[in-house]
Amino acid sequence: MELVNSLEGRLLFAVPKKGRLNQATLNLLEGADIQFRRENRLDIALVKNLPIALIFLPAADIPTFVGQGRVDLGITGWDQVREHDAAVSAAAAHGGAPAQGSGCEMITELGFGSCKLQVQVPEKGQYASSADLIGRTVGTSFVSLTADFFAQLEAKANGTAHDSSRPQILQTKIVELSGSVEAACALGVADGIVDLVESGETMRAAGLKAIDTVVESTAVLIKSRSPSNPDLVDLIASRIRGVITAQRYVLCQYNIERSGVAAATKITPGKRAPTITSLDDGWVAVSSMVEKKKIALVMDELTRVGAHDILVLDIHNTRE
Ligand SMILES: Nc1ncnc2c1ncn2[C@@H]1O[C@H](COP(=O)(O)OP(=O)(O)OP(=O)(O)O)[C@@H](O)[C@H]1O
Ligand SMILES: O=P(O)(O)OC[C@H]1O[C@H](OP(=O)(O)OP(=O)(O)O)[C@H](O)[C@@H]1O
Repeated sequence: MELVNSLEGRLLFAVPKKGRLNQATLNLLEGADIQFRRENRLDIALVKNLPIALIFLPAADIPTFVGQGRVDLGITGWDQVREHDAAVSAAAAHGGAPAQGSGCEMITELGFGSCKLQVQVPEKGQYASSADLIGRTVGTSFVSLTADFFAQLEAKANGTAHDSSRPQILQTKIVELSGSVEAACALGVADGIVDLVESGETMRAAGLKAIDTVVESTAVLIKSRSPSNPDLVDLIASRIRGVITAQRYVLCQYNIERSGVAAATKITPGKRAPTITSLDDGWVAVSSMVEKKKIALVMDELTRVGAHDILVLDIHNTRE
């Protein structure tokens, strides 16, 4: 109770308590210098150096807390935000509160947790496209997005217009499963599934293949429509963007004759612009941010246009 009272005046920030997004999120918080100590089994942690409290929640519940404005900021998967949106629309279509979007606003993508929500069927089965599953049974944890996806397919197949603001009466049966969804086809619970795929290993191990994509997802930073402290939200967003940039880029430095600068800076245009410093004898030193995943090719090309003393340095942190 005492801890709950000490939330007063603090920005509430929801983070995934377990699962695929947990560790990368904790790394991001550390990079943004958000310092906290989480007591064993407690789902609330007060941040020591900022007026923030972290709330540890399942990734799937974070859009609900943020969407209702109970929590100001959150990190979760874009798939979860879209599922929440679809659930809010479906509830509104069934006469619930009017749908005004889920109430979550995306601030930025976070560069981890990339995966696709895909329609999957047995590899050697009779289904070749999602439309072949109309009227069949589909297992998923993403019931609202899946219902919406099949409502659109059915409308197309029937030559009618899809209207998500009206209650959907589906020919396809959607069965809600909370995990290990890939087992559903082999065990006869479903004809096809809608589940997340990253490497495809789980899907292939279960003898399934992907035939359609419902949503492409990545981890995102989201905020409620009216956060309690918008300035602090902006500060956290700016720190997190800085950490992501530092993770994505390296700093590339090299020397080149002035006559070669135009060609070289075409190869390393920088995030905004390269820094060029004059040296003796008509040479210049260039310093430029380059995407980590492109650096080997960039170094090959720089060598080809006459760059020397090429150095690549890690970036610890950045701020725009
Ligand atoms: N294989 C994956 N690769 C990358 N990101 C993933 C993968 N699986 C899930 N995610 C992302 O992580 C989010 C949370 O998924 P995860 O399976 O870790 O949930 P969880 O909170 O542990 O719940 P549960 O274990 O009950 O399914 C997903 O919504 C998705 O955005
Ligand atoms: O394409 P892959 O790289 O194999 O990843 C996909 C798997 O990862 C997720 O599950 P997770 O392992 O998080 O466990 P869960 O099934 O309990 O949610 C997802 O639900 C898939 O099962």
